[in-house]
Amino acid sequence: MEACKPVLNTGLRGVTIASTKVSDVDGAKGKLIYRGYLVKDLAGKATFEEVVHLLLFERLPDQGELAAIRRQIADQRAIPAAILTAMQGMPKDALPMDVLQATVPMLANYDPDIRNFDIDSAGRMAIRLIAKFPTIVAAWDRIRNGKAPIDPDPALSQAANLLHMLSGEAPDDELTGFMDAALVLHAEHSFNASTFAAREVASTKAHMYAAVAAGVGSLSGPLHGGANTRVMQMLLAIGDVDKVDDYIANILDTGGVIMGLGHAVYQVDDPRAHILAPMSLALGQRSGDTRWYDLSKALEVKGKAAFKQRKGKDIFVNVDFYSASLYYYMGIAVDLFTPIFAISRIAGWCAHVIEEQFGGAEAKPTLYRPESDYIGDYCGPDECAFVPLNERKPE
Ligand SMILES: CC(=O)SCCNC(=O)CCNC(=O)[C@H](O)C(C)(C)COP(=O)(O)OP(=O)(O)OC[C@H]1O[C@@H](n2cnc3c(N)ncnc32)[C@H](O)[C@@H]1OP(=O)(O)O
Ligand SMILES: O=C([O-])CC(=O)C(=O)O
Repeated sequence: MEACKPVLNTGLRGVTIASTKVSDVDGAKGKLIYRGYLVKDLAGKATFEEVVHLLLFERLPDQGELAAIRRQIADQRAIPAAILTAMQGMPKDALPMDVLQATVPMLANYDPDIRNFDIDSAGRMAIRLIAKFPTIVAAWDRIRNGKAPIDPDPALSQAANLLHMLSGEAPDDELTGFMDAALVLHAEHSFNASTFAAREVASTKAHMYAAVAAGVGSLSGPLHGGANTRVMQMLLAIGDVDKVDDYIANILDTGGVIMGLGHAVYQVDDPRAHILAPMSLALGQRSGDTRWYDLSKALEVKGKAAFKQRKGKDIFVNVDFYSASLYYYMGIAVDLFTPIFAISRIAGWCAHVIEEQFGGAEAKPTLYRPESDYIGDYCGPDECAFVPLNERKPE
């Protein structure tokens, strides 16, 4: 082994690896921009379908274009009966993100554009995936609970239809508006882990579904999109504002992390958290029980203070912190929070796959291929001499 070789552990932090026109995250100022627009100006004002158009087709739609994309999405929501049958055969305790990921290559088998490699085909594949993700997630929730899946309703928006397929009830305007804003807020976030995973796969010229399946897998992790489910599990485990101090002390004493705090890019609060928090409070007030919002707020304030005291630096809330109680107040199962993130982020993944494969940003070498630094063994100054199996001695 080489003596005293420094171990590289950059994790690509602060390394700019490609140009993009899809979005910008200003970590110092706490700004998130989708194709030139601040996300705080989009959430609650533009619908998720408008944002899908913005991300995929590079501008906000006019009324005719919006009607067209809404119709295209609504027309593509149904999933093949064979996929529903396959889902019915899955273990009822399967993780919903695994079920979602497993259906992505199955859907590829039914996509008439799957063998085409051009920007128009990619756009159509994107619309089909965006349309079908809510149907899969809602169908799985119904199937695992022994209920029949609810057919998508083409008259409803993406947000309203999702809530309808989950609960079987028509959501009111407030619930639909909050879900719509949450979908807008989660749709895109530059080169986050799951988008990078999708772009890395796309850079090999693999198809849209292969790239998206990688994105789903990456998003499922507790340090990424999987954090929203863990935030709610944490709130449920704490249960009471009086227990917040003990919880924080125990987590920090044992080297754990407070889910929903911290971010690889933001050095201030995540701007999305400031839009999600009031929605959580409003639904708490509407339900007559603000406990989950109050608990979140106490955990945020006390968690930030305890972190500062121990580490001598600040920590901030991220998008997963208040989306948890918001979705809980909507009556959504805790382990569906991350699939709901995916139902939104699919828009960003697809926009990045299209950019990666068909340009729109500055040219870069085709596929991603970073270097690694070998710090494993050699046998003395040279490579190890191969020993045949029958001559190897037990260690
Ligand atoms: C959609 C999204 O993906 S948003 C992120 C969702 N993930 C979470 O909420 C999980 C909790 N948060 C975390 O694990 C981290 O903050 C991450 C992974 C998101 C970002 O981490 P990093 O940028 O790598 O932070 P970094 O490793 O530099 O952390 C610095 C220090 O703060 C600590 N720290 C970071 N986040 C937290 C946290 N939430 N709670 C307690 N300590 C934390 C680290 O343990 C580290 O301590 P050390 O210096 O003593 O080793
Ligand atoms: O950008 C990141 O690292 C994680 C994040 O907030 C997101 O994907 O929305």
